[in-house]
Amino acid sequence: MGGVQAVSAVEPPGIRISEIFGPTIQGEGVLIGQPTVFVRTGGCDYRCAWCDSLHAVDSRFRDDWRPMSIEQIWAQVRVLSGGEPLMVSLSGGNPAIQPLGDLIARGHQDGYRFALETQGSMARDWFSMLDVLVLSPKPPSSRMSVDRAQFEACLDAAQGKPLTVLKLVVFGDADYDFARDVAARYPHLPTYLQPGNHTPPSADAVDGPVDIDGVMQRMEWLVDKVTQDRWFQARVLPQLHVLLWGNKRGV
Ligand SMILES: C[S@@+](CC[C@H](N)C(=O)[O-])C[C@H]1O[C@@H](n2cnc3c(N)ncnc32)[C@H](O)[C@@H]1O
Ligand SMILES: Nc1nc2[nH]cc(C(=O)O)c2c(=O)[nH]1
Ligand code: SF4
Ligand SMILES: [Mg+2]
Repeated sequence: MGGVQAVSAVEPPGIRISEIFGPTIQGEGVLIGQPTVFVRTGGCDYRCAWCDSLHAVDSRFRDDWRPMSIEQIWAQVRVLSGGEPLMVSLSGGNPAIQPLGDLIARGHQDGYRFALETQGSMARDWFSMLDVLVLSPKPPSSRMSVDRAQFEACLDAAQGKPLTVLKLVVFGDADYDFARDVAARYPHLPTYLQPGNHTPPSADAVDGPVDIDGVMQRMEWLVDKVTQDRWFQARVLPQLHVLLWGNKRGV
């Protein structure tokens, strides 16, 4: 047998992008309401039962993902933001899969700020370059399990440099208990709770309708829970973009 490596197995260079859109408002968590450009990478190491961004997760959408160079991504962000240094939200999929350090450095040169949304399953040394790190460990309803060591490694990688927060999705009692548990373990991290939205089960219906009544009922129930428990450190917020536009892509 020869020792030649199959070159075709090598992925094309660049960052795997599902979509770049904005400016819109950040719809979730600590930066809610802020003008933001989103850079959404393709691919995820998780498969949450209720993921609302399947078009950046499910391999059926792989053909829509494009490898892009840092300069290509950056040119698009600059056009969308009109050159005004807005907040850039790096999301996905799991954006920690992609090598994003040089992109962050490039954006910082122009005065932009960067937030990253990740489930905390992969630590990267460039987390310390971020301005905001949103860690969103997955509750029981997702049917994923948290790798505690990797989650800790994410915090270590950040070195306390970015503003680091927890964002926890809650569908019911078990998720609420999970959220309380995680928040108690990291009392120094501001905690944001958001009611889950039921996503169409089929990947063909990624832009399908969301059960807004269900979201609002869950929101009210969640507010009752935190006030009854006198959990005054938690912040309860809906996904504002979902209330406005449902599960529409690119907003
Ligand atoms: C689509 S994910 C992408 C980033 C990363 N994979 C993560 O999960 O943190 C962005 C945020 O949306 C949340 N999310 C996903 N599906 C949701 C749903 N059906 N209802 C409420 N939040 C959801 C995630 O928990 C995460 O906080
Ligand atoms: N407006 C808006 N806010 C968001 N916050 C988190 C999002 C995400 O999908 O990661 C998201 C999104 O897709 N749109
Ligand atoms: S980790 Fe995030 S992107 Fe991945 S499946 Fe779960 S919610 Fe979706
Ligand atoms: Mg989303």
